[in-house]
Amino acid sequence: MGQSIIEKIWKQHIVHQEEGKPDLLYIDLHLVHEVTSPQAFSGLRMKGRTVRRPDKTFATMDHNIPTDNRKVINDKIALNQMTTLEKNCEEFQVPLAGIDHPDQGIVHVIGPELGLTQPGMTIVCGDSHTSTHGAFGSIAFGIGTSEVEHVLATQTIWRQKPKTLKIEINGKRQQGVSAKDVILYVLSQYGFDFGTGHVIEYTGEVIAHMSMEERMTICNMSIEGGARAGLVNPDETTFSYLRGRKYVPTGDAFEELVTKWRSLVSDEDATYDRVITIDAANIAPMVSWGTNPAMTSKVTDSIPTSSDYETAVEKKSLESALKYMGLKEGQKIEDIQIQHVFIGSCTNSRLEDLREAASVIKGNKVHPDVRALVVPGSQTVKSLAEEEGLDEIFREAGFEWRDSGCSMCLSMNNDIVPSGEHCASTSNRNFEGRQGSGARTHLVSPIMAAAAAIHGHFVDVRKMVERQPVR
Ligand SMILES: CC(C)[C@H](C(=O)O)[C@@H](O)C(=O)O
Ligand code: SF4
Repeated sequence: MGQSIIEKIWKQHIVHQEEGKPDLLYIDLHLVHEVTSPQAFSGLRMKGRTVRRPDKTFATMDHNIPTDNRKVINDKIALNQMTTLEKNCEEFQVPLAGIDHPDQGIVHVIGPELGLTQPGMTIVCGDSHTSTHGAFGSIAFGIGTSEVEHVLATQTIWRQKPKTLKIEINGKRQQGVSAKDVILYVLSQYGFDFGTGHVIEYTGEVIAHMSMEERMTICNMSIEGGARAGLVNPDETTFSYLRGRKYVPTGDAFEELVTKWRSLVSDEDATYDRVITIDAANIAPMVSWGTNPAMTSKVTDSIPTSSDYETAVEKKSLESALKYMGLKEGQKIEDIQIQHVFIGSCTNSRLEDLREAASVIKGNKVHPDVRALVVPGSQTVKSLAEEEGLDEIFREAGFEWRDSGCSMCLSMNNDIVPSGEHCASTSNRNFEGRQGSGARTHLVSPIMAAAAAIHGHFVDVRKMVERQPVR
């Protein structure tokens, strides 16, 4: 019987297996950031242990890092986490792309960019959006701080074998429908917990035609559907993205790797615990209006009403989400006014995202009631964007152009949305208080965020890209 890529990678990494217990898995790449690593390193120190494979470990700082002025860090906790990471990496000889390093960036942006992320790997990080790396055909998942210590010490982790879920997205996307809309659509249809216990394999014509950047956006948000991870089979798009990257072998060694990577692809007759099929023609630009990413509708729709839901629990959660968001049942999505725009985060801050947003922004001005920020996902993205003049397009329109970091994705730094104000954000979470206490987040694609920045409210970007092709 055929096997899926998920089963193949899992099997190849089992170090120890016992009936009725989780498997002990070997980890190929351990990514580390400043927020979830301090206790893990302290634990090692207390037990007199070392990092078993510093060569398979890579650290950066992203969550706390200031994006306006690298030199000014007022928050004591932030500063402490950053200096602690520097000390820990030095003591345990872990490579670090620190605050002034040209490779610094959001951990899930730099892993792929540097070619650390490769097909067939098991990848962990003390961060839930580690699922992003699955875009390369790897099993990549977030772990807790005590597990970070375990991986540092042993290069292994205990994990129950996941169930498998195939999501097949067929047909063709309309112009103006981004990868972000595809994943928001999936969440809006199947809820915030449909993936529980599963690793998702994304397939179908739409995924096959996507760039690596787009696949990363999709895999990034697998976790918002409760899945353990999400991945895409590696193909020519994957191999050409990786060729020549900093940590990818060159010459014959690369060709040998490609041969190995090809053998990982899911067999035609592989079976799955569950299969979902989606027709891309049904997907429109999406906007979240609630307090979890599944509370999302098409930009042309209205916010649901209580009568759209069956259970008392659902009705109650609609009510409390709308109370927090300051919105009304049945209100048109296009009538939601916004005061902030954030283009950034590990979901949508790569070069392609910035290019697309810039193509909508070009020649326009940010609405006078809106404060708009572009935060590149890495310093490399920043400098590549500057080489193309994207920074000029954003600046001329009235956007702030920042250094890389998690920034306004979560309120762990200076970039905060004030209470009661609405933000069109290209990030992945819209939980209460996520972008600041009382802040109201709307998850959208980069081109939808760009369009909202110009108009001061949500608009159907399809009307704009018809005139101005995105790519
Ligand atoms: C701070 C970190 C642990 C957290 C995560 O695990 O995802 C953050 O990155 C987030 O996006 O909420
Ligand atoms: S950008 Fe946001 S989602 Fe991604 S790692 Fe940072 S805080 Fe988490």
